[in-house]
Amino acid sequence: MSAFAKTPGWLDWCAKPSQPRFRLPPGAVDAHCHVFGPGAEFPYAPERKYTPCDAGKQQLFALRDHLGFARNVIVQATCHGADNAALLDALRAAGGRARGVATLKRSVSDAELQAMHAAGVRGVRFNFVKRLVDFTPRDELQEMAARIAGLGWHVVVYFEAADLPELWDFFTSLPTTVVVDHMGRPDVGKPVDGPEFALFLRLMREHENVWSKLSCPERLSLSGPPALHGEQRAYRDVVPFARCVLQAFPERVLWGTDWPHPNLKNHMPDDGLLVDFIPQIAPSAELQQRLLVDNPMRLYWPEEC
Ligand SMILES: O=C(O)c1cc(C(=O)O)oc(=O)c1
Repeated sequence: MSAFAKTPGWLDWCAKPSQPRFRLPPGAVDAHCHVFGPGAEFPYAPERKYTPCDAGKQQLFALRDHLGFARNVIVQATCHGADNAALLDALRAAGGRARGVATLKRSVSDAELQAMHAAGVRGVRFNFVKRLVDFTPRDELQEMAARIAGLGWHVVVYFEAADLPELWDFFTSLPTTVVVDHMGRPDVGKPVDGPEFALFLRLMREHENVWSKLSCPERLSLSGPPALHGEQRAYRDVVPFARCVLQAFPERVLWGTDWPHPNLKNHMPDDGLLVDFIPQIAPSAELQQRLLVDNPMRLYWPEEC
């Protein structure tokens, strides 16, 4: 029993994911996943917009091993607000096999930042998705970006495609590497060569410090089919968007499961089949190596590269 009542309609993560058919390259990194609680140990934040099921570090590490990943990048989930305790606990338990992206308040002290760095945090997440977070003034974010730049960290941004024009000046003023979550959430019902996605491609083309995660087909897809029941060609409508980014910027892309998949409404993917989605977007061994190993290692474990 969880210590918290889940948001009505909440879909729990897939308890028995299939064994992927796609063999991940040795050293592959799941560069976008979360931990939720468990709530009894790491309470969810009072300001949260949803209450999830528990999804703790041991369950994440078991999934990592089952799917064949070597490492994780754990991204602070909004249900924990700026309390990074569950994230830091997971990083410390991972034995060097996980790095983290935290959420910060401007009141964070230099000593706290140093402790986070020692635990494995290498980035801060700025979230602009209105259903997930309250507004934070841009000057506060600028101030935090300047502080973490000194630690060699980067900024991860989560926003929806329609908001990119308004966020453009802010993003392009950031002094660090900027990693975009889930390809900037394109509307895949619109053409891949249409003006909305072109703006996102332009952001990456004109700003070599901008990277993208090619993650979350299960969230972006409108017509599926979902990664369920052995489906080997899931989320076909997302494939052209991810391929386009990978082909244009193969040295600046990452991939992650997004486990435990917060806020999905119509299905919960089989994570084994989500791994089988990867060769649809990265068809060659060379692209798979960059997407899953070389790029995340360069960003999160540069001392090993
Ligand atoms: O689209 C979402 O609901 C979502 C939420 C969170 C979070 O709550 O942190 O993270 C994600 O990567 C995606």
